[in-house]
Amino acid sequence: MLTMKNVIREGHPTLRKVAEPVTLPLTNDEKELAMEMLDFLKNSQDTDIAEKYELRPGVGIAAPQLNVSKRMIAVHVPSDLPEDTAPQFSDILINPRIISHSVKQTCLSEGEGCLSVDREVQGYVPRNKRIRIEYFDTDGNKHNKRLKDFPSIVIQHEIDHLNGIMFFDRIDSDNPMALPKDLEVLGYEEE
Ligand SMILES: CC(C)(C)[C@H](NC(=O)Nc1cc(F)cc(F)c1)C(=O)N(CC(=O)NO)CC1CCCC1
Ligand SMILES: [Zn+2]
Repeated sequence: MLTMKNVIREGHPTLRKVAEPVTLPLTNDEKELAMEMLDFLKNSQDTDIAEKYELRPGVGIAAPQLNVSKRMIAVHVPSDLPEDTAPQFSDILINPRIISHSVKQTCLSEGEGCLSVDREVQGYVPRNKRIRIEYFDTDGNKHNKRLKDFPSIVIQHEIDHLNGIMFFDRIDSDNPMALPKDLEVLGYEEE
């Protein structure tokens, strides 16, 4: 199973590479890795497993973070509602592409972190509030989905990793708490 020791950290050159598109159909190894990535996220959100293996509670991970420079990401975003066990979004995305997005921007009220960054970085990370994505699943089927708010932020964060972009690249270093106009701050406490 994947643990934090498989996750490469800030400073590793692979995090700054543009990852290669995956050729379909996936090889068995690529399918295996993709499923391990999703399992890592599920494990990391299971209190007992996360504690036992010291996993940070992950909602998304990109293959480059495992030193595999391929355009594959896994996303597992739990439901906002505690009584609801079904995740808001859970899938493995092969060659994901943002095909359109809203003018409106959003950002998390508490900023962002990253499984590959072992430090706090203050500042808002402006992202598109809504995106339409196209991607392939591990069986090679094409999907086209519209996402907004937190799931949209997670996927944009992961697709950035496929292009060698880290979340802090998007923070305005002159004024980290600057809120671009037309941006709506998204807090866990707010809807
Ligand atoms: C960096 C880390 C803090 C581990 C972050 N976790 C996270 O947001 N967990 C979380 C949030 C919830 F709302 C509910 C829940 F169950 C767990 C994360 O996985 N990522 C993904 C990452 O680093 N991918 O490379 C960072 C997030 C920042 C904004 C989007 C993803
Ligand atoms: Zn990250």
